[in-house]
Amino acid sequence: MQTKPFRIGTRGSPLALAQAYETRSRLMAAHGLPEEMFEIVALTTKGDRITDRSLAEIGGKGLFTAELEEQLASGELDFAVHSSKDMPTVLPDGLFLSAFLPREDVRDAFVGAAAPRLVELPEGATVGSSSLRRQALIRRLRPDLNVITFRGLVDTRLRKLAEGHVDATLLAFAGLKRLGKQDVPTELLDPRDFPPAPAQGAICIESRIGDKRVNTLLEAINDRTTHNAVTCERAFLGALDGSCRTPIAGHAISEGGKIGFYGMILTPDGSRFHDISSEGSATDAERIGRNAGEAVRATAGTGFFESWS
Ligand SMILES: NCc1[nH]cc(CCC(=O)O)c1CC(=O)O
Repeated sequence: MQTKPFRIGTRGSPLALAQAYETRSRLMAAHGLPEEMFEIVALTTKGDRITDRSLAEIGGKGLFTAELEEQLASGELDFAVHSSKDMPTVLPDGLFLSAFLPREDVRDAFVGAAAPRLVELPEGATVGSSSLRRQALIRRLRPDLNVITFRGLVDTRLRKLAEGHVDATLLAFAGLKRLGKQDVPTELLDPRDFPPAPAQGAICIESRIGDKRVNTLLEAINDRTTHNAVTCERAFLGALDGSCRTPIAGHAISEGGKIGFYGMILTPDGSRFHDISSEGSATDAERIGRNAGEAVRATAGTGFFESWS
C-alpha cells in the first residue's frame, strides 16, 4: 500500500524554499525515498506580508512561524523547516525542534557599494539593516555612520543597494550561500568583532512531540554538533530576551564533546555593551547558555535594559 507523502511546511521566500528543498534532499538520501514522498507546502506569513516596518515594531520573531505552527498543530503539516534564527525561544505546546541540519557559515557578510570593507566606508555613509543586533554592532564600530532600517527579501535589499538607496548592507553569509549568491559579499565579518545572532546559519525542523513516524524520519538527518551549539545559543537568548528589543549576539562552537560560548548584549546605539565567554561539556549546552544569559543580565543590571525603552 502506498503511504501518504510527508507534508513539509515552509515560508514561500526564495531562501525558505531553498532550505526546504535542502531538507527534502537530505531526507531522500538518508532514507532512500523518492521525491514524491515529500510535498512542500509554502505559506505566506504575517512577517512576509508586512515589509515596511522593523520586526521589533510589528511583534518580533513569531510572525514568521505562527501560521506554520498552527498547521503543524492541527496535523495539516507533518513538519516545518525554518531558519533557527527566526524561531522564538518558547514554542507552542506540543511542538519542538526535532532536528538541525549541519550548520552553514555563521558569519555576517558585508556588502559594500561605497567601499568593500566596513572600516573603509566614508564618514557618514548610510548602511541599511533590519536587525537590531547588526545596527548596534555597526554603531559600536562606526558611530559616525547613518544606520537605517531596511527590510525585505535578500533580492529586494540587494536591489536597493544597487539603486543607491544605501551605501552598504549586511546579510547572513549562510543565506547568501544557500541562494547561490556567495560572491556577493565584499567582506566577511570576524565573529569576534561582529558576533552572529543566536542560531544564525542553522536550519531546523519543527515537529509534533510524540509523532513517532515523523520524528524517527527526522532523527536520521539531525546534526548533533549543530544541535548542541544552537541549543546553547537559544538558551542564552531565552535567559535575556524579554522584549525582543535588545540587541543580542551569541555564538557557540561545539567540538569533541566540549562547547565554547561567546555572547554579547548591546544598547541599540552601540555605545555600551556587556559580553561573556564560557565553556563546558557539550552535554550541558543548554545550561551553559542559560547561565551565561543570567550572568550577563546580572552584570548589566536592569538599568541597562531600561535605558532606551
Ligand atoms: N530573518 C531573516 C533571516 N533569517 C535567517 C537568515 C539567514 C539564514 C540563516 O541565518 O540561517 C535571514 C536573512 C539574513 O539575516 O540575512
